[in-house]
Amino acid sequence: MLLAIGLLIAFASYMTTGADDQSVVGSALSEPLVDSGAETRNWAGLVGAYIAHVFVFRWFGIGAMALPLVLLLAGLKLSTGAEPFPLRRTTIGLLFTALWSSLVCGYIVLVTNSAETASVWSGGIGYEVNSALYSLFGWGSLAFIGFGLFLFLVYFIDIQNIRLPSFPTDLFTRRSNAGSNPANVDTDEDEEPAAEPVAPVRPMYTRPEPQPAVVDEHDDEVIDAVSATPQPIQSIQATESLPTTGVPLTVKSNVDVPNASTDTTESGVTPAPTYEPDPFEEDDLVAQHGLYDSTLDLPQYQYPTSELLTEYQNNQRAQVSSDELTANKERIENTLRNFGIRIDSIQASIGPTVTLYEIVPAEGVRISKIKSLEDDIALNLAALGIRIIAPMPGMGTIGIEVPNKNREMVSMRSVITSDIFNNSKFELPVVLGKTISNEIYVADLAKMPHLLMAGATGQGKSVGLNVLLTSLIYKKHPSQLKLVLVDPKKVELTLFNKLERHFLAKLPDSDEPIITDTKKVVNTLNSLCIEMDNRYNLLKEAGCRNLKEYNAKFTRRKLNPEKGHRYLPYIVLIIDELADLMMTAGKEVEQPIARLAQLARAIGIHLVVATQRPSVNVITGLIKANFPARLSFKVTSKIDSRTILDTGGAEQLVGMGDMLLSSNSDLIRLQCPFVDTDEIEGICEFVGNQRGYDDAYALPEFVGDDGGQGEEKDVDLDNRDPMFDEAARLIVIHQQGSTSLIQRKLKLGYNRAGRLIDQLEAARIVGPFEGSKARDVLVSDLTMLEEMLKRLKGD
Ligand SMILES: Nc1ncnc2c1ncn2[C@@H]1O[C@H](COP(=O)(O)OP(=O)(O)OP(=O)(O)O)[C@@H](O)[C@H]1O
Repeated sequence: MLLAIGLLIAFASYMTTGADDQSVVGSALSEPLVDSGAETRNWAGLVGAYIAHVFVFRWFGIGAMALPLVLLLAGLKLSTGAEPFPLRRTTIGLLFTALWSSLVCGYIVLVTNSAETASVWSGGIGYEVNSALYSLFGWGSLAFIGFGLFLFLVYFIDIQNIRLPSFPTDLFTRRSNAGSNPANVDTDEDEEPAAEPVAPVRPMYTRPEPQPAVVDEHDDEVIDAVSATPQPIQSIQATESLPTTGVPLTVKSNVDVPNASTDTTESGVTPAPTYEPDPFEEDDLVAQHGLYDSTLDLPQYQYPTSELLTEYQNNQRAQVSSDELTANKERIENTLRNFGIRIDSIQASIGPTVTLYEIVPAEGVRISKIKSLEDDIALNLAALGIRIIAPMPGMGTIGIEVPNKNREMVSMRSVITSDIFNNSKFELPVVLGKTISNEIYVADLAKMPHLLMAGATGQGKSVGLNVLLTSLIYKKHPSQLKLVLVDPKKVELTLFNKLERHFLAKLPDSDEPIITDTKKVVNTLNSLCIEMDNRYNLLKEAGCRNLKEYNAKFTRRKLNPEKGHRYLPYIVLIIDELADLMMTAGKEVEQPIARLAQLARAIGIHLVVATQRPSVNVITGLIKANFPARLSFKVTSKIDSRTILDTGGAEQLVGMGDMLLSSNSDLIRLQCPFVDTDEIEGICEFVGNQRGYDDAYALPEFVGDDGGQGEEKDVDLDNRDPMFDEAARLIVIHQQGSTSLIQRKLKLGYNRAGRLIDQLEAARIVGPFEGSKARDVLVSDLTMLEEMLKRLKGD
């Protein structure tokens, strides 16, 4: 910071004293230093004059002032951690300003012919570049300079993300609302424009809160919102270009998104109509405090670096010799000829693990004939893991995949550092591997929206899960993502323990952040169902259809945290080994999994479920129907392959991360990247050693059925909560036995509200817990309730 201040003084001084100091600077090394120093007029002495001469006169002119500013900001961040402006963006902006102002000044100096007196403003760069441009284009060089600014602004402002206000509709709606029924404006509390600042990091709201005239009308619908069946989904294919290859290749991310044209939320409930606050007022609020930034929870958090991943020197590229290619081609041709199939041409594309030979059959050859000869062809080619794709989807060709003799190891580092992953704008980008044409395949877990993984033991499933987790950890800030890790095998995911205070979520009463015990798994799954219901309530109150919209609204400070609104991180539930859970708990785990899979996509809970045994009693119809994206490593039989992928092929894979991804009825062969346990350990240590939250993200409390019975007996009604009567009246008035209602209306924490509900149950005012549905209210009116309360006091 001191250096920055020194430079600022030197540069500013040079603007007036520069001309006098030029001769001193020019002869500084040939004259005695003391004499030169005495002659210098720059306020920062001879050194200041010299440095300013280089930066101002030779290079940037007045634009050089930007450099000490960058240094000042960097110094401020280094020494105090404060970042009044985002450092990276500001640096880019200032550096561009330095260059551009030099060019503009250079143009003016050139056309006014004032180089003698004014070239200190443009610096050498501005003047020389303009001289060159001017001799080439004349006044047209100004257009170049202007275009430079335009290009920069397009990049800097990120034009794709600008939200254009739809003025005509907005104005019309607002006027007609105000004109026809001014009372309408306040009937919804969704926008919640005002409250005192409460966010821990930045103040949120400062405007006084207009009081909504109506009671919360949504409460009655809350439960229906989550128990309804989901709407049909529409599928799209998002594409991303692959700058690495130089040719515009595309990678499909086979995704499902909620049907954009439907008027209902995922849960089948029409969102409440919302009152859009005056855009200008809202802008004021954002202008005052900036957009809400969840990452300020842990402002110093450093994302893991690619250096934590090992660079594997060997086998970086698949090495398939031309001999191997020709030999395989000939064998394929001969084999097909033996079966009476003539071909027109054959073409090979070399992938990391297998090479795909694409065959164009001669006219008149029936594809079904080739398909029926699949086994014979494989036998003749005598290589393990031959897969025949007849026909190749979307093309009139037949594909034969033959494993390479030397396969390529796809390192995690190579995919994490790829442009396609780094530039991915997906919400939850996961890099699944490399395709047959060596493209890196990145998918969006948020749109998948859940993933079922199978594979016989030792074929790469654990590595696959680690790859998925690593991708997410590299891309997401701890405030944006929470992981629920279920590991019945107890050893697979233990390394991730270290992420407890950053990325993990757990039940409040649980010591271990990684869940290994079946009973706890059941409780956690049910707790996630409650979290899902709570989130649907929040979304419904905010009038949003999905998590992204909700968080965007919260970021724009349109949702009041005092009303329970908060930034909602994505939750990814990983289950390593479903078979074990299904054997020990069966329906108890199947039902919450199916329920989450059915409904949770819109509120940002995504499931990744892995199993060794893809048999029908593990992957039941109920589970399978709700996991559109499925991934299979090598399995032991064709039947297993059919169970997981609905088609054969996975039994012919070659292992070690060779896999098939089925998504939206596409089947893609991928080579999973490799990540070692040492690398995972390094990443977890890197993250875990940083400052984190005080504890893991707390999931809602859940008391299991038998636990519930036990608790009921434990509840001591003589020792009732002081808010007991009030809570009872609230429940009876609303005829809805929900903890969140008590929480919201009486402004209580979840635990206290939970205890109150237990006491109300013990007093027979509400019925027993029924999964994630609200409890029955057993008292129909207030008179009856007052009687009961009196009796309780009498006791
Ligand atoms: N993507 C990959 N690239 C290269 N080798 C791999 C890859 N994935 C797995 N392997 C190799 O296969 C071995 C077994 O992988 P992994 O431990 O993931 O199997 P698994 O299916 O999880 O087995 P289990 O079910 O017994 O835990 C690894 O130790 C590694 O040597």
